[in-house]
Amino acid sequence: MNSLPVQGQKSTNADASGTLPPLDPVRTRAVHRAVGDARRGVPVVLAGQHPLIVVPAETVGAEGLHLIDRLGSSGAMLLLAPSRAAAVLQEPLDETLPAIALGLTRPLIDVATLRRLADPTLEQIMPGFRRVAPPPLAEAALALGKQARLLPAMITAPVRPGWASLPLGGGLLAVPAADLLAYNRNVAATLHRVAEVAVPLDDAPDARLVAFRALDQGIEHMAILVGDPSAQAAPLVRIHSECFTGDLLGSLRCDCGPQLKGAIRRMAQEGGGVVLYLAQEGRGIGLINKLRAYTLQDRGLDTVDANRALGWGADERNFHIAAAMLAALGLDHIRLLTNNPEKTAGLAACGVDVVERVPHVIAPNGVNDLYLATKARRFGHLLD
Ligand SMILES: Nc1nc2c(ncn2[C@@H]2O[C@H](COP(=O)(O)OP(=O)(O)OP(=O)(O)O)[C@@H](O)[C@H]2O)c(=O)[nH]1
Ligand SMILES: [Zn+2]
Repeated sequence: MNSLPVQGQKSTNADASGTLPPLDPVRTRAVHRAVGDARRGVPVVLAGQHPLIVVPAETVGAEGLHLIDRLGSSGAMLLLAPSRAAAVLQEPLDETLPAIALGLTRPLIDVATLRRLADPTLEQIMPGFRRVAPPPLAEAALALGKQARLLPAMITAPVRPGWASLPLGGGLLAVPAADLLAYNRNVAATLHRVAEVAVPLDDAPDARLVAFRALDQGIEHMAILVGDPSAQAAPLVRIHSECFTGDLLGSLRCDCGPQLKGAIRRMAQEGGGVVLYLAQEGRGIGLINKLRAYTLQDRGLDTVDANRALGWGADERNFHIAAAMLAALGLDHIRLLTNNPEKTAGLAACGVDVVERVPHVIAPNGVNDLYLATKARRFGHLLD
């Protein structure tokens, strides 16, 4: 496979020269399989100090609960992000903690109740819970839920020693917890070009698409090349996170559709530019979670608090992907079309030289006024 070096990344895995070592294919495969198992509700074992057996509350079924019960030693827990746990426990919690653990007693509570505990959009019933000390690998457990684009709410227990040789342990996967935490950075290093073709667009008849794939869930990221960006010292670049509702359906809840079309038009007028169309829907939380966040927004939360109520951060995008794509396209210096200063900072932290921020303001449409005002107030979007 033709992997790209990722320039300028700072990584805990990096050697002294700042380049990433090649990914260990066996360990990388274990992460991918763990994500797949999590989405199917199959428990996995997180390897490391004090290994855990873990399964997402959103996908677990009776069989998964049975495995936790039989292969876990005592002390099953529900792990939640502090922002979600605060609502369950109905007390303020320190949001900088990696996870909050709630003790589960045997017999383990039913699947429907676990889903309600994970998902604030469902009818809430809050049985009394006691907080217990989270295990050392709790953060990696929540990271697995996030990599699977599920709600970060995980049922877990310390796994019994010798679990792999027990009849029920056969076929369960062990994945190093550290690899789950390092994954966002590592996956960008596996990006490779898979296709390139002309796709004439309404507003840019000479546009070309370059498709990239990483070694993750098969998600594809697109570069839309307008004109000849390489002819410019610092071409206009738009980093656009996919928005099924806005880009495709024309949803009025956001400004994504007009921003996408507007960026392409503007690049065509300038004679060149690149839109990176990233498969990071909902600022990286996934489409289903974005729809849940909309439900919470309809109940009065703003876009930031809705993400947090689900247990996600306000912006969970992986800018290493964009940096790796720009490096592959040979774009070292760019002018970034955005109103979001955090995007500029996020790219710069990944080694991209953003020589100028170019505003990309879209007028409110009567439905998204509050959303746009919230982006200005809470993300510091510049509306100049
Ligand atoms: N979680 C969440 N995501 C949203 C919401 N509204 C839109 N999005 C997502 O936000 C992303 C759009 O953000 P962008 O336009 O790339 O960037 P931005 O951070 O708003 O900054 P700009 O570059 O100024 O547009 C898309 O992935 C949308 O799906 C929302 O209410 N909640
Ligand atoms: Zn949108």
